[in-house]
Amino acid sequence: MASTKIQKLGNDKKLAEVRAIIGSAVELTSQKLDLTEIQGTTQEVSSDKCRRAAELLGIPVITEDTSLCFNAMGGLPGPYIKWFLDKLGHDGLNNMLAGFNDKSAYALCTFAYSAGPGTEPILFEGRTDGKIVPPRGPKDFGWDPIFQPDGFEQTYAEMSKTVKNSISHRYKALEKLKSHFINTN
Ligand SMILES: O=c1nc[nH]c2c1ncn2[C@H]1C[C@H](O)[C@@H](COP(=O)(O)OP(=O)(O)OP(=O)(O)O)O1
Ligand SMILES: [Mg+2]
Repeated sequence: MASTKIQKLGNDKKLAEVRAIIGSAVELTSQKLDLTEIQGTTQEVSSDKCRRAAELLGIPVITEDTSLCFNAMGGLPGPYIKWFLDKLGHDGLNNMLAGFNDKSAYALCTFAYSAGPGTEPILFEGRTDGKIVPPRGPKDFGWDPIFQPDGFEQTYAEMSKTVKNSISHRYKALEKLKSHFINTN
């Protein structure tokens, strides 16, 4: 895993977690690209974005997308969580589930890797199950205050970064991405 890959991450918090999880073994550079996102499943959105990023940049690319999926709503908001969070906030997201007994949800992180223009992206997914709760903890990263992973009494926002980064959707996806490169290089 010696070569430098361009990492398309416009979100500083996500990049900081990726760096904390993978350590110094790989040198990452990030590039913000404002690409139009298609509508579809998390997998379709991720593949399409990675393919177009590689075509635009002309080099190998890794992209990252995060979905938050409510089981009572068939997996929605899913890849559209960013817009729901922007418009509704933490309380609004809780209210979306007011009519349902099932508050369970899962965080899904998808890394897509394209070896370069014209190559089909490979997807690496990590999923952490939990439930949606009224906000608790620092409000500096997305929906962390309202997501309580299964087996924990704390929300992602309340737990230390070390604990979050050892159980998170992003950690699990990165483990798969890492083993891919270890096994192919
Ligand atoms: O671990 C996380 N814990 C809490 N919130 C999170 C996490 N990871 C992403 N998020 C938020 C950011 C955005 O509101 C939405 C995902 O959208 P997503 O497209 O992946 O992120 P983004 O647009 O901010 O960054 P980018 O420029 O890389 O596309 O969930
Ligand atoms: Mg985005």
